[in-house]
Amino acid sequence: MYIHLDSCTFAYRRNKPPVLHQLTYSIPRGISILLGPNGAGKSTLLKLAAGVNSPTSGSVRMGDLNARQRKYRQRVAWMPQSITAMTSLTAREQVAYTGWLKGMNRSDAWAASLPALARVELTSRANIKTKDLSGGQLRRVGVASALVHNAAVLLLDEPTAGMDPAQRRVFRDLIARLAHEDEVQVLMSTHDIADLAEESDHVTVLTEGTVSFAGPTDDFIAHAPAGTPTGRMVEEAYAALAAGQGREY
Ligand SMILES: Nc1ncnc2c1ncn2[C@@H]1O[C@H](COP(=O)(O)OP(=O)(O)OP(=O)(O)O)[C@@H](O)[C@H]1O
Repeated sequence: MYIHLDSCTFAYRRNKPPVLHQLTYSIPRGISILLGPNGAGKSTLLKLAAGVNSPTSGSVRMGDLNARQRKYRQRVAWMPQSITAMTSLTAREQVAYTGWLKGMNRSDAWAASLPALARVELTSRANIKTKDLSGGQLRRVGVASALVHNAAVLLLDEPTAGMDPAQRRVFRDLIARLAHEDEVQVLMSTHDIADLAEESDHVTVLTEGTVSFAGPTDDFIAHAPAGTPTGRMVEEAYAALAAGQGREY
C-alpha cells in the first residue's frame, strides 16, 4: 500500500500563501529521497504524509485509510527535523514512550525499545538521560523512536544531519536493510545529496511547494551533463535540473 497525496494544498496560516500547492504525489516503494532548496516545503510534505498536519484541501490516504485515522498513523513513523530531548527520560525510556504513543502497550514498547536502539548502535547509551546525549546521538534516538513500532512507512526529516561519517554509514546500511529486506517504504529529506542519492531508488525534487522532478534515481542522474566525473553526478544533475527551471538552488 502506498501513501498518496491527492491535490494537497496547505498553508500554515489562513492569510498566508500556501506552502504546498495542489500537490499530487505517491511515495514510491524502496528508498526515496526528497530534495529541494530551503523553504521548498519538504518538512511540510513529510508532516502531511505523517498525518501530523492536515491539508487545507485535498486528501492524504494509504489504501482505505485516511491520514486522520489512528490506524493510518500507526503504520507510519515520522522523524521530525529537530528531536526534543525529554529531559527526565533516558534514551531507552524516550524510545519506549514513543512506541506507547503509537499504540503499543507498555511492556511491548519497553521490550522493543532496546532492539530499536541496537539498530542505530546506541545500546551503550540506553540508560543515559537524553539531555546528556550529543546532537548526533539524539538524532539516532529519533531514528530508533521511528523504528520502534515496526511501521510500514518511514518518513525521516534530514535524518543524517549532525551524524558523523561512521554513523552515516551505519544509518545508510540500516535504511537499505529496512527497505530491501523488510520492505519498509522510506522517504527522507536531505541536503546531503551526494551522500544519499546514489543509495536511493527514487528522487523527488520539491520546488516552491510543487514536485518539479520525481523518478528513478538513474533518470535523475541522467540529467548530469556529459563528461561529469562519477563522484559529482548527483550534484551536477541537481544543478542541471535547477538551471532548466531557471532557478538557483
Ligand atoms: N510552523 C510553521 N509556521 C509557519 N510557517 C512555517 C512553519 N513551518 C514552516 N513554515 C514555512 O513554510 C515554508 C516551508 O517550510 P518547510 O520547513 O516545509 O521547508 P523545507 O523544504 O523543509 O526547508 P528546509 O530545507 O530549510 O528544512 C517556509 O516558508 C517556512 O517558513
